[in-house]
Amino acid sequence: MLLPIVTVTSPKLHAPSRPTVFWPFRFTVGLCGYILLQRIMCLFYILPLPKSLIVMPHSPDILQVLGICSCLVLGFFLLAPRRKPSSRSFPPGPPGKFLVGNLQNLPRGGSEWVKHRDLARQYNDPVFFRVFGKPVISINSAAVANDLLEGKGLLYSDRPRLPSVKELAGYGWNLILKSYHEGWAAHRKVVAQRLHPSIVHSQYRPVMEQEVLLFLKRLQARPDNLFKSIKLTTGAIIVMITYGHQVTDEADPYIEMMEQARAAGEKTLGAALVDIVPFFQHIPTWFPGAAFKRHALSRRKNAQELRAIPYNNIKRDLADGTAAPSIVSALIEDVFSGAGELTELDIQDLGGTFYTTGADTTATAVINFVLAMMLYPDVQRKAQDELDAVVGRHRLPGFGDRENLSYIPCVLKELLRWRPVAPLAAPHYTTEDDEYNGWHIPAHTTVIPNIWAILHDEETYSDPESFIPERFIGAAKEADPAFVFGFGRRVCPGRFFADDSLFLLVASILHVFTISKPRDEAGTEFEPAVTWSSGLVSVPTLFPYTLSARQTVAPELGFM
Ligand code: HEM
Repeated sequence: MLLPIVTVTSPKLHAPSRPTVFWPFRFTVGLCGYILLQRIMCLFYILPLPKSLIVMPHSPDILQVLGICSCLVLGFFLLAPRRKPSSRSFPPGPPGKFLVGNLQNLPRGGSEWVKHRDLARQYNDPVFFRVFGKPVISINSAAVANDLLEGKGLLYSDRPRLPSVKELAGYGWNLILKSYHEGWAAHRKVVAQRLHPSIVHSQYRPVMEQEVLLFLKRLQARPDNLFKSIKLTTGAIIVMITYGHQVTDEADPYIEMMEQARAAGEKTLGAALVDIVPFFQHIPTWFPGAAFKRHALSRRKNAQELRAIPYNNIKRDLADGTAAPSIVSALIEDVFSGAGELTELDIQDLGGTFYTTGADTTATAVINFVLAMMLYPDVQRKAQDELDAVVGRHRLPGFGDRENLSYIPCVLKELLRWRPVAPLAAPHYTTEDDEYNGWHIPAHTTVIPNIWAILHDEETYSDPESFIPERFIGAAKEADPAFVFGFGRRVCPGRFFADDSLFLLVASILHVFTISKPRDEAGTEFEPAVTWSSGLVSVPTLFPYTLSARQTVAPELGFM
């Protein structure tokens, strides 16, 4: 029998410092108060008995109107969340409008990370917004991120409710979206264990090596299919380690389901109006302006299938004795042997988490790498020279070479800094009131960490828009871009895995191919215009490129 999930959490994390009462409920209590009052007054013949409980009286009665209004207002304010009286003010931010607050000021519509940074320059860091009464802050500097997201990680590491992707689209099972009270700690523990560096090195590196070899072969045959090959490779690696399923081509159903899940996260998390005012999720789908709800609901089938189908396949293969080793098969076996504390549903959720968070991020980083090499040919040449010197021309680079390379690791750091894959991370959420630098930050504040702004701060990184791996070498070297993987208790558990697969892909591409700018019909090189999408993972628009095998490439490399 599968055991129920055990959630390891601190009571401090769960208990909000002040009760929050849903506003329609507060109005309803006010209304009930009025009806009660009216009934009591009727007993004393003060007011005539109305025809129905809440219908206004037939003749305008100023007492009735005043009574109902004051009871509604009383109900609303008496049950409003009470905050610790604070002599201090909120952090600075743009002035809000009546009722909607800063709805118009909250960056939207592309390059939100630049707009947040500009607001921080104008006001200060953090920037405070209030949208329909809900507090939101953005953090745009390493200093504030260190103080709040790292230093007070316990308080700043929950997730907001995010009804657009969780309640409506049905992805609430994904670890990256889970709130503390949704079993986050137990799932996080399993994910961190399965992505521990020792497991990555011993169990997943062979899978990476095998898939990268297939990638090079595919690229040799179809150099025009670079981007699809990259996505296929990162997808195949994660599918193999999660489910033990060998992906062979782009039409593989596992890859198709993954692609649909990616599309669900293509809007900036927390920016949808329904994420700020969750009540909007209840509007009927036929209502004008409910397109967001219809769109989100259309994703539910995929959210359900991408956990259930691979899971059921593995259960079937385990029963037949044909299951390949994988994270999910190991978790199922643990449970059946009585060693695990997870339910079948937990295992489905965990499989879906690896599957959806592991591939897209790494693929996007490799596509950004292609662009960087095209725009900075000197960097590419220097990296290739280093590989030639350390690896030689008669074999492919491997993990064993890494300790002898000094420039390539800097190329990887600069790649993640230059175009952070998740520029606004995933939104964090405060569990308690906090005071910072004399400002009051309320409990239940949505926190937007601006990774891009931190990694493009001129005070830390000289000429931040340029791709300069040398900034990480020598006596005056600049800070490592560690925040690219997020903050505090939510820091990316897949960072060791990502680091390894990125290294192997980047080193292999550099060793075998040269990337250069595309040519127009007249044969002249040109620089393609590229923009990056919003969303949890910021993906570049696909761009033309030239990919040529290095003239010195040796046939002994083994994939020709
Ligand atoms: C270049 C590659 C990657 C980058 C830049 C990246 C970045 C991030 C960021 C910024 C977050 C949010 C952290 C926060 O909220 O503070 C995150 C969360 C997460 N990442 Fe990654 N990631 C990468 C690859 C991976 C891989 C390969 C996996 C799995 C195999 C993975 C699994 C996760 C999971 C499960 C979470 C949610 C953690 C939680 O909410 O507790 N990531 N990642």
